[in-house]
Amino acid sequence: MTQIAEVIVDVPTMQTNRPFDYAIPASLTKQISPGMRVVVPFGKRQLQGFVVAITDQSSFEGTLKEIVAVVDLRPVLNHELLQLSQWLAQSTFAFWISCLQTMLPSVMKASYEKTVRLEPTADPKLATELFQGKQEIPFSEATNLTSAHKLLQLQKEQQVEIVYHVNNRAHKKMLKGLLPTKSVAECEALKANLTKSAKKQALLLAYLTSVAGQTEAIAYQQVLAAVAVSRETLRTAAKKGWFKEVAIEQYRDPYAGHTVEHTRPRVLTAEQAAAVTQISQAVKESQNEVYLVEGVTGSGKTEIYLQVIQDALKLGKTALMLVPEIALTPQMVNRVKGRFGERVAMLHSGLSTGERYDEWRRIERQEAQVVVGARSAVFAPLSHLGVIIMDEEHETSYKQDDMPRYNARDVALWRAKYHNCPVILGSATPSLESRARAQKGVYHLIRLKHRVNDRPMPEVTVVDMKNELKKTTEGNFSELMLTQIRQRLIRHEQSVLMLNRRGFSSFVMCRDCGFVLKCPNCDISLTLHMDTHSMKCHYCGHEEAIPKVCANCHSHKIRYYGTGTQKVEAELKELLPTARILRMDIDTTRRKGAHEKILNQFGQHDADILLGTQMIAKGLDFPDVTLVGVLNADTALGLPDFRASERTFQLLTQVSGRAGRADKKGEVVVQTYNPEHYAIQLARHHDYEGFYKREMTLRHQGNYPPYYFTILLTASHEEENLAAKKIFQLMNQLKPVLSQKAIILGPTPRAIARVNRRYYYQMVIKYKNEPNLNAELTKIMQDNQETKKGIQISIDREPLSFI
Ligand SMILES: Nc1ncnc2c1ncn2[C@@H]1O[C@H](COP(=O)(O)OP(=O)(O)OP(=O)(O)O)[C@@H](O)[C@H]1O
Ligand SMILES: [Zn+2]
Ligand SMILES: [Zn+2]
Repeated sequence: MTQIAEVIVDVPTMQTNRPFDYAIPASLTKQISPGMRVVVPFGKRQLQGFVVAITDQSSFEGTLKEIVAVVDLRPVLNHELLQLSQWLAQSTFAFWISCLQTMLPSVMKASYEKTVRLEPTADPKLATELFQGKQEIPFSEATNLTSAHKLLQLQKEQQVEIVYHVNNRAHKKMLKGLLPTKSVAECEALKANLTKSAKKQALLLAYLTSVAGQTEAIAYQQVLAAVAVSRETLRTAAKKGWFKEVAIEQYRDPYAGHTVEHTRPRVLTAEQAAAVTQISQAVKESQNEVYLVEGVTGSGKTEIYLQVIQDALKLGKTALMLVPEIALTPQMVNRVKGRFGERVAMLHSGLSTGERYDEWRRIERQEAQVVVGARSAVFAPLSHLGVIIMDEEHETSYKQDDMPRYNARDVALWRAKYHNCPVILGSATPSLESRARAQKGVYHLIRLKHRVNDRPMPEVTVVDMKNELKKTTEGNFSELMLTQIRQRLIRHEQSVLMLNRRGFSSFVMCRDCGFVLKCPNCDISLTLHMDTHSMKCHYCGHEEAIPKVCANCHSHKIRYYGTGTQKVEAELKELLPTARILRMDIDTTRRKGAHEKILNQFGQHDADILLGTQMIAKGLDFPDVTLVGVLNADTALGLPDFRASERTFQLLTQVSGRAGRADKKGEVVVQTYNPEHYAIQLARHHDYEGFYKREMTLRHQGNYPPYYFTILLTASHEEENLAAKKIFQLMNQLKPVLSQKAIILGPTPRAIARVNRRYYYQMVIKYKNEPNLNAELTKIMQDNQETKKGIQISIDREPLSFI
């Protein structure tokens, strides 16, 4: 009986969002299993696809096409991850293929090459003129020699065929090496036959004698380092059959050349010990429990994670630790590598695609048992999971903005259930959603109220910038802030200064007519970048020169507004000429390794001040930082987002937590125009619980999460009225299936209504229990498949941003 493979093909559209049946040719029967990638004919093309199941019957009526080739020798997705992909597609309204691809390193995505092939029936003249004697040439080469129109005509006449090839881009790095094949006696016999002048060969034979009998291949590099012979000598010797020349696969090690100091587990504080005991018990007994570890900054949460991981490893289990991308600092990496060394694999965007692929394979082959990584590492192919840890669980970067719009926290919970293992959600400022679940008893709440060794929390002073403005004309620094920084300079201590970039931009405005330069594609002002001396759109990437005259009134009184880190740095240099300043923002960290270099310099006291954006707020642990300054605490408070207060509170608490982590006392200065705002006042008192209660009351009054679930629907089109029409149509479609209790906000144009030449309209559904909603949304997805030109619909479950 023919075996049939159910295949999800590499076409992200609604029509193809289901398995297609293919016959497995007899030659491949034993080689194909679910989770493997295959090449299949699809329409006129060949595509890559994933086998999701194997059966022996098909509901398809015609003759099934056959699988062309198998890409993998072993499945790249195991049973768990295949199931997860299906759940992910359903719960996030995404295409199944997009989910499968998201779970794998990007190099494993297929790339397609288009070629032109000569048909046997073709005019012989064509063979010489266009194909120059070859049977098949790249499409681009063909179009260089003739027009695409002509090619299509030739195709119609069945003289040529246009073919798509599936390329595997994932390359392993191979090294040449030798495998010893001769015994000691054989080596000595060979040596005896050498002429006296063959000194190099004698050296090599001596070496081969020393490694005779070894069954592992030795890289040429290693041989050359050990004996004074040349590659030429090795090549000749290989030809003579003195050993076997082999290719050795080598992992690209992103941390090669870094020495990480080995660390030992610390003696735990009472609070830490209680947490580790409780969680490790759940690891041991394979209990699928969720622990919310709510610990003040510097309470030693990381040490708890490390010791639980260690307990899991002792039981032969593996561990997955997720951290936000920007917190994946070298400091964090070193802490985990320092404890578990080679057993750790890293997955984050700082790695090259090749390095990521190699780290992924180390995990898949069970050579690494601890994975540390950012959002997509939640799909790491670990088996025998003993614990999943999510540090800074409140972070918005755990939610992906593009399809599949998943939250890594939900995926972590799903996987933990599958593996019957506990989850640790850790934060000094948990999301309201998680904290509320702990309140209800769904999660276990573990609170760490004290810093390690009872170090005091830093003292926070709030400066009202409205008063400061009366004193000085311009500038970003209050008197208190400057005095405090000067004191640190005198005492040789360090300061961390943060400029909140959220809801904030530097733009160019005409002082005569108020004209602001906007992006031609998007409904947003362009941002000034001094490093490239240009104006850039942060949404579509449009870039143009800094204007010298106003495009509207031709005045020369063009001025820069807003504050960028570069401008603050310049100001600081003027105010404190002796201070050594390091700046950390998107511009200074673009190059690979730049992030690490800046932090190393700061750690070695090569600078007095670290000035940066939000990226300095998390995870840094430097003992000599005794001052944290926040230049603008409230720029995000004005955003039309019900989470604005929560974000502000979290950011202030996190950044304040960088001060006074070791023996020296820490202080924090927060500059704001809203000194009385509860988010700022409660952050000042390090009062998370107070904030939680206050904010929950407001969320209750406003019918917002966590009291309600939310869904964001967006429709976009190049023509504004079509986008608007669509969103109203969707509302009318949804209203009848919703109960009286559901609340619809909008439809409205999005806050930034036009991006990349498309207009966006949105609506938000708030609900508690709507049994028919999922089915209707799935239907909407099916009916409105995305096309490049037409209407695009997106459905975002529990969005973290509404603007
Ligand atoms: N039991 C311990 N004994 C001594 N020092 C400890 C202990 N546990 C942690 N530390 C140290 O205390 C400091 C703070 O710990 P850690 O960074 O783990 O805190 P955290 O809770 O993760 O903080 P944050 O949320 O601010 O990142 C670190 O320098 C860490 O090495
Ligand atoms: Zn733009
Ligand atoms: Zn003007």
